[in-house]
Amino acid sequence: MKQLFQMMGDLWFLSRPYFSSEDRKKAWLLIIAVLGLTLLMVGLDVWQSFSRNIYYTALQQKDLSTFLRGLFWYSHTSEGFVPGFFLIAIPALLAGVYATYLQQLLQLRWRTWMTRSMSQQWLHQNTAFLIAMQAANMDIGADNPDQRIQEDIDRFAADTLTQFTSLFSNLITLVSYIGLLWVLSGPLVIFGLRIPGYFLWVALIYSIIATIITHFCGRKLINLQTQQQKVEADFRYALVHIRNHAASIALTGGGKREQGALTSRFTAVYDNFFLIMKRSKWLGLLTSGLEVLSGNFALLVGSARYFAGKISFGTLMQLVLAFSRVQGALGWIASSYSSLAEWRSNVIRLAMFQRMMARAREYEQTIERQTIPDLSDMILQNVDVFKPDGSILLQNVSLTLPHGHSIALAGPSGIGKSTLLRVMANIWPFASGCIQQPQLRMMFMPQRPYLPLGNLKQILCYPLEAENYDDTVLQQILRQIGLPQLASRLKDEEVWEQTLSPGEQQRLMFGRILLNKPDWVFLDEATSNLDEDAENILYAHLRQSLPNITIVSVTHKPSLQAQHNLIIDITRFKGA
Ligand SMILES: Nc1ncnc2c1ncn2[C@@H]1O[C@H](COP(=O)(O)OP(=O)(O)OP(=O)(O)O)[C@@H](O)[C@H]1O
Repeated sequence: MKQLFQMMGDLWFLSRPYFSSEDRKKAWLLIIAVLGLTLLMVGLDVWQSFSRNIYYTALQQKDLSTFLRGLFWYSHTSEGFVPGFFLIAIPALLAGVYATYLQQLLQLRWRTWMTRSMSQQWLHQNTAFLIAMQAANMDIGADNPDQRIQEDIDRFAADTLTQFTSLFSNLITLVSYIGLLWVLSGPLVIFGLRIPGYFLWVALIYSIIATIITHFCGRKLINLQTQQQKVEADFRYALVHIRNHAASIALTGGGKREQGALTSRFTAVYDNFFLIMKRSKWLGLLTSGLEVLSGNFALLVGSARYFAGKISFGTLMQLVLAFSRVQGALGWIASSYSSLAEWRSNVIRLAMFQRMMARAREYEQTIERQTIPDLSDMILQNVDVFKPDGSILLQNVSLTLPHGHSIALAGPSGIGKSTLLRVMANIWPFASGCIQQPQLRMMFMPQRPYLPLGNLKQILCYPLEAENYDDTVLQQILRQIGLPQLASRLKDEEVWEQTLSPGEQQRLMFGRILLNKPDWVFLDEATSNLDEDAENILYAHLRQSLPNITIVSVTHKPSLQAQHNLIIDITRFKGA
């Protein structure tokens, strides 16, 4: 019961935003249309059971004209007007096709909305970075956000609609056939005790027992399905990782080692799926067995009244159909247990992801940040910097970065230079103290150049929009940063990350600075792959093109430190 409430809560949590969004009117309209068509299909099915009764009885009585009327035309019976079987089949068919079409349309709209919403949240306020940072300290799963956005959302929308319409259709079927089954089944007398509508009681008891047994047999499937989605995503991520680092793997001769790692990840996929197979086998045996049993059971029990001459052959067939519909509706949970288990595990993963994003954003910034319009320097006062696990990295950092200077932040590897830069960029959540900064444009260049997917022009302009820039300006910049050979290739789209050398990628980063024209630039070992001459030329271009710029560089290299007029060694702030 607790699990059921949890599931309802998660469903509400995930579905409410869409059904109260700007697309809500169309969404509700589509839901109503799908449910309306489902209702129509069930109604037509009940009507068809009467035409079945007519032509089966006519078959038994060898009455050809009634038989043909029952199939192709219409009849009047004590129950009223009954159209022929095929006359009902045509609208039933159309209703079925359009119910599926409209359901898929809603699924597509829902997926589109959720994908946009979740990817926006993921990229908003550095949430993707914060999740990656805090993953180790969080008690809820944080694996493979890419899979959750690409695959889980689609499955969530599809499965939720399928299960919901299926639940609705079963409820309507139950309501529609319950009365029919009650009337057709007649009473049963055992030891003088008269049980009216006994077929209905049998269906009810049968379904309750079947549901309980199936739940106990299949409940472990939910965790196994959740695990399967995780190991599949881990395996796929390993493949993408190899694709992205193919050259390095080839150079280091790591193919065999990678194969081993792939095999071990695939073994997790295999082992977990094997467990699912084993569980599903028993579950399948149970559900199929129950199905076979229920079909013949109804015929067997009902045939007693038929042979006693109390009901016609047509009524017997209608009784069997009504029993199977009522039993099918009551036993819906049991018969679709494995797809329900898959749906449940999908809902768990997606709800976790949504909560994780909310929690990452709620992370309380303990650093006080003041942007002061009249201030020209950047001032750090008593700043403490921590690692994600809470251990102290830098303690009591108090320093002033004066405007208009070139400042080199120095210190041994691993001391926390890059992390301090992240604190200044306001993306590192584990810090306290106070930072006062001027109201000027600041730009940060990470240690590893980031090249987005797209053409060279987009890469050079990133994160600005490429279409706002004239090719001739960009070509001029490419020449300034020592990449004249790329001037004619601005529109070329290839995997530039793998085509350009690390040094060329770092040159491109300088191109971005020249284009962005910030007042302050923070460079984290941005020339680590360049020779001294290239380094000097790039820094000289920067000062020449942007004479008022303040440069803050993180570097170990004495040659580069010489390019700066102020060197700040942060070793003295090393945490205890
Ligand atoms: N995302 C992270 N999660 C956990 N630890 C981290 C993370 N980022 C940095 N650290 C740790 O913080 C410490 C400082 O790292 P940082 O990159 O700031 O050092 P650095 O002085 O810039 O080193 P280098 O000169 O080698 O680039 C290291 O021990 C590193 O392992």
